[in-house]
Amino acid sequence: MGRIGANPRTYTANPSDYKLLEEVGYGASATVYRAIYLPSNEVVAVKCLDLDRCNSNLDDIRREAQTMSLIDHPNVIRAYCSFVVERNLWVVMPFMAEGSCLHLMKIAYPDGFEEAAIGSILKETLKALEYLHRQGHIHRDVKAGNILLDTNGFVKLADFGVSACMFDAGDRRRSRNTFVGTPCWMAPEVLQPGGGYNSKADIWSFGITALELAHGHAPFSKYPPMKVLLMTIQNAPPGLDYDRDKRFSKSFKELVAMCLVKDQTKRPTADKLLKHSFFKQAKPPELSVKKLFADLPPLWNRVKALQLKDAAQLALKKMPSAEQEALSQSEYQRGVSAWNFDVEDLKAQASLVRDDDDLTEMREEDEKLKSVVADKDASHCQSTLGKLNSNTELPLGDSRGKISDKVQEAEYLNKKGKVLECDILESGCQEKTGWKKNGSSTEATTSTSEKDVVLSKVRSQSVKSRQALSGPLMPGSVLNHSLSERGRTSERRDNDNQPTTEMSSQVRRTPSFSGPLMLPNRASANSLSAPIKFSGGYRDSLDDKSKSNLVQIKGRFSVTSENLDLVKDIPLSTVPRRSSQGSPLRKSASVGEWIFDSKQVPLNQQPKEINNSTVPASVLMPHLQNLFQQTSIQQDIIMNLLSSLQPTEVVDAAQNGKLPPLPRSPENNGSVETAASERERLLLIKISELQARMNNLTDELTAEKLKFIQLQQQLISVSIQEENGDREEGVA
Ligand SMILES: Nc1ncnc2c1ncn2[C@@H]1O[C@H](COP(=O)(O)OP(=O)(O)OP(=O)(O)O)[C@@H](O)[C@H]1O
Repeated sequence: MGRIGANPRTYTANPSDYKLLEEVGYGASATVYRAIYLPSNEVVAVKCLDLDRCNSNLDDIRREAQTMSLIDHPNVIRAYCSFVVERNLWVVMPFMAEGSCLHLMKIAYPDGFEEAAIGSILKETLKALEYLHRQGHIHRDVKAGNILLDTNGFVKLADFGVSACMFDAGDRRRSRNTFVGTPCWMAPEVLQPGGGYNSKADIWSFGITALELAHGHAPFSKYPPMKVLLMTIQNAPPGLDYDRDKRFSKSFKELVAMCLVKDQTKRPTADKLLKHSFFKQAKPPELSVKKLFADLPPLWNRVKALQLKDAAQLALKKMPSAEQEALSQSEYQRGVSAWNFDVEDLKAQASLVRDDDDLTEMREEDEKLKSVVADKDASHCQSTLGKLNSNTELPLGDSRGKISDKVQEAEYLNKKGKVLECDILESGCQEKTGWKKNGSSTEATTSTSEKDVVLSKVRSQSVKSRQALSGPLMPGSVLNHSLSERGRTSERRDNDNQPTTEMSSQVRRTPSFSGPLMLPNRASANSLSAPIKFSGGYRDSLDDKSKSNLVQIKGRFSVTSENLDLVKDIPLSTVPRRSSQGSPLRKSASVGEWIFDSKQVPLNQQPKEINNSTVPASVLMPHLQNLFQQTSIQQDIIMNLLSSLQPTEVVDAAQNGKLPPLPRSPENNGSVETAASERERLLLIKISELQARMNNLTDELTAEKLKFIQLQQQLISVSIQEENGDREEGVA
């Protein structure tokens, strides 16, 4: 690949010319190091992309390199050169000493920046976007994590990891089912295949980034990705709130609202946005941005603190029972990762979608963690570390460690409960002396060497030995580093006696376990409960058909005119529909399983008196109510499952014996779709029967209620009469 661009200073494509120092960032597919370019003694950043983990093939990478080679703008980070080292692509860039806006917020501004700083950062970012769009590129991953700052407060947009020329496919999909991007920041049109998208998708992401800088996190960032996708498509666009965001000006609110318009044609271009009044008052970054990190410790210490915090969060999730779920969740909440996700993953994930109640639980869990962490004092932390060092040596530090994938690592971590506990404690120490900028406390805790050892052991993973990549990424720059070359590199490092001696030949993986979203096999990809047919979202050709019939979006499910035809004779309007939030049901992690609220009485446990017609209404009523509720719940389940089924799945399920055989009428001639519709029709008839039963029960219930009221009235009048009688006797 070699040299990129027309940088006057030349950089060799030889890894031994670079001395990797501290880790300063990590993302879905890369770890970034501060490094010294030895021939000129210059500080640079080296981004080590793990080719195994990044979804890209060599063509994508070649395209990325070509894209980068065309970049020449002060607000866009450029790559000096790039080359392949083992299973990694090294990209040499200018070192941005203050890291990303995301890191800065996470460590010191959890509630976001002040408006003046936001204005400067956004303006510089917008200049970068305007340039890229003018060149025919879509960035596709605009977010605070990709806005880098240097010591002067200068702003550069980074990461072309998923960028590509807009004149190619014009479509984010790599294959029919696979998308690339970061859900929180993704525009609705990107999530809805078919329509295509253009540079306006970056304007949406820019609007989300504005909210991220204002609040410290992107909207919906606490939700699991499936929910984010649906919320982006179905909900009104997020924005700055009149009440909650009083601290922000009207023009800022207006700018955000202009970017976050669902109709991409109504979004302004970057060029037009730059002329917005909000940017007229923006100060130069050296005035408004530089002061943000005036008192903060060096970037690498901040990054280390964040990693410890992540490790503690993962530990809390008690792997491996929910190991990958926790990992994904943690990854997601940090908002660092670019996501490579596909429909099958999403289907699996759909079975894990939590409702708001569950999110509250999650938040409570987080709170619990904080209090656990806060309760541990520094000395306890230290002593545990000591214990750990003597008792629980991990075999992970070796570059040829045996643990070779993240799941194994997770399991391993779980077995070594002490290690995890220690991570929590460490995090506690760290949190106690964090750098949250509240005016006074900006003191940094320097990580102890023990911490370094623990952290690196927890994270360390050997990169599989492999053949060199299959050829040059750019003409004339073939780099096939032989073992002897690598040996020289590590030898040199050993001699340097640096704390990061492993780094060159072995690119460490971070504890983030980021990367493609792979969820546990708790739900099969063919899950009946997977909401495949949501409005927009991922549809294949079969779904496109139903899209044209879309009539109504109901929660996770869409109602199409086809459905309506089937049910037009059934008075569904009388069926009480329940929102998932109001429902006493919770969707369990496993497919199609629903958990009833513990307060519910199962039907088969109803008391015998229920069949006795002489039972008083007061006894009968709760049971009838219960019955009523459960019947409507069952209706809901059936309707939801019906809505989420794809015709092919119904057929498959029927053939596998999971459902009764599908009836095949002469007209449908065995056609899959008609058979499925027939099956739906039968199920709907069942529903109407259930509904009729329910109506009868409701009538009975009402009659019983009336009787009960009459009896009560009689009772009252009798007792009044008795009282009157007593009084008269007394008088006499
Ligand atoms: N040139 C640089 N100087 C200093 N820090 C950097 C530099 N480039 C990247 N970083 C840091 O490393 C982090 C990860 O880098 P980057 O976003 O390029 O990786 P990635 O794997 O493509 O991430 P993702 O795809 O999750 O956005 C950034 O968020 C930033 O904090």
